Amino acid sequence: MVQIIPQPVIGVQQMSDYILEMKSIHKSFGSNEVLHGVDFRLKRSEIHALLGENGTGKSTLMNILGGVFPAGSGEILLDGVRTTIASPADAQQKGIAFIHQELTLINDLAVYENLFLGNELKKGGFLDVAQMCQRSRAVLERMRVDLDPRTLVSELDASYKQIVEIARALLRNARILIMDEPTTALTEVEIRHVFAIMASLKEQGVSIVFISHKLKEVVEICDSYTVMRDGHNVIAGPVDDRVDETLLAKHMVGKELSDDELYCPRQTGATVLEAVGLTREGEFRDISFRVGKGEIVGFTGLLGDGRSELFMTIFGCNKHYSGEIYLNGERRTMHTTTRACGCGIGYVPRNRKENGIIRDMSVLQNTSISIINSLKRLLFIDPQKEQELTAQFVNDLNIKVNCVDDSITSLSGGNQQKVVLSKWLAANPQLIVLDNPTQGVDVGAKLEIYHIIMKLAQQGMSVIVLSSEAQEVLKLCDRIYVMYHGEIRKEFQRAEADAEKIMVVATGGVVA
Ligand SMILES: Nc1ncnc2c1ncn2[C@@H]1O[C@H](COP(=O)(O)OP(=O)(O)OP(=O)(O)O)[C@@H](O)[C@H]1O
Repeated sequence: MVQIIPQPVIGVQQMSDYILEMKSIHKSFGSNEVLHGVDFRLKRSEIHALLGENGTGKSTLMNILGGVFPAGSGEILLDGVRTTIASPADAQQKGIAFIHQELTLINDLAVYENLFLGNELKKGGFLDVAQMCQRSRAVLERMRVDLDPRTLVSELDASYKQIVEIARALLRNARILIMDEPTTALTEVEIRHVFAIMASLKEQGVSIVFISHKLKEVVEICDSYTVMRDGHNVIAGPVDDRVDETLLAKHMVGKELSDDELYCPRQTGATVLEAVGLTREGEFRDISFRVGKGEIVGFTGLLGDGRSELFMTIFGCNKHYSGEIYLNGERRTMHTTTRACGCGIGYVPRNRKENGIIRDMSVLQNTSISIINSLKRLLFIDPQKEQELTAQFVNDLNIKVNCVDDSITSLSGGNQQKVVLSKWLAANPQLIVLDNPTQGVDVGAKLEIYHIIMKLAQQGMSVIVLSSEAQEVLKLCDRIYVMYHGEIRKEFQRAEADAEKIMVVATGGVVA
């Protein structure tokens, strides 16, 4: 049941509280109505969470605000004055900056060059580097960040890259910052860094829209929230003592979520994958582990601990490594991904946009591509089989798609992730590696994916989950390996692991 909290009648005096009001926004893509009269209000100097399940219309609403495309109908008011936003440049001029998940910085340029890209300062026909550096320094100081503007972006860690994006927005006088899942690629320490900067900007009068599926972070950093479901408003209000993760999740999905029944103890079988002394210079060292049939094994640690590189090597992406890989007791060299697939290994990669989806293809083609040969009748693909296969995954994984022939890029981020998962599950591998499997996935869909993983393991598939989220591996895994700087530092049995111990080991500490 969708609950609309009545908004107070806004008088002329109160109007100025809101830097932004979006009223009754409608938007359709073709015949698909995505926003059904959504309201969104943002106060000055607040961090406001915009929440909702995958495909609910959050990015669409913010894209309208950012001038990426126009609304079908509705009103936008800035400082109480009705306005139109014709383009991203127009939004920028009106003080609105959209920081997308995929950062847009150029690695080979210095920080100041990125900050002034397209708006370079010139003196006497030449670039005024000194002036650009000085203004860059001023904006970084405003954010209380100690960073030399001449540093190359390629030398920065992920949090500094976020910070440079924010600095660029501030240089262009942004008063409203839209941040779309800004912490997805950040480590715990980096997240603290970005949050401190958000808090400082808030003090200086900047308003921030924070789109996130990490509800713990929402409760920690946000002053207020708006929840949408299926293109409608559900509830909006302050993040006060009564608001916690469970309540927000309930508003998002419309029912209580519980993972109490998730983990099923199982009898696991013979070793399917064994690694002995795997080493790849500069990435990981002396890695030995094993995974049994029907077992779910987690690899966790901080981002950059080498786990993705380790499993990309096992999946045949890197020719040069030392050590041994055994599959079902037989030694294998994994020099190509075709070989790995042929050995019954599936790999859902970390970076969906770059490695997971094929952008020019439809949802249908993205789902069926891993088993295209088995769908062939003579020389042609059997369209009925392909449709049935895709329909099954759309149903099982609850993928929100208007039509399976639509381009995969028309799906929301979380739903794209489910298609990537479908693609690999269609191949029915004996072992699947899931690298960050719930990136950008909403709370309800996350639980659905966890149940799918558990069911696959019950059916005998071996599953390796790579995740920075300790809670994720704790919920799912029979055993957990914690990595630090390219080494396995500790193996935990399920019963002995907890988030605190994992964090100690992941940051280089020792536990008994
Ligand atoms: N350019 C587009 N063309 C067609 N359909 C689109 C387009 N952009 C978004 N949609 C559709 O609009 C709906 C809302 O998508 P949107 O990206 O706004 O969701 P979201 O709430 O941001 O989801 P997520 O949390 O997964 O990022 C989805 O069904 C999506 O398929």
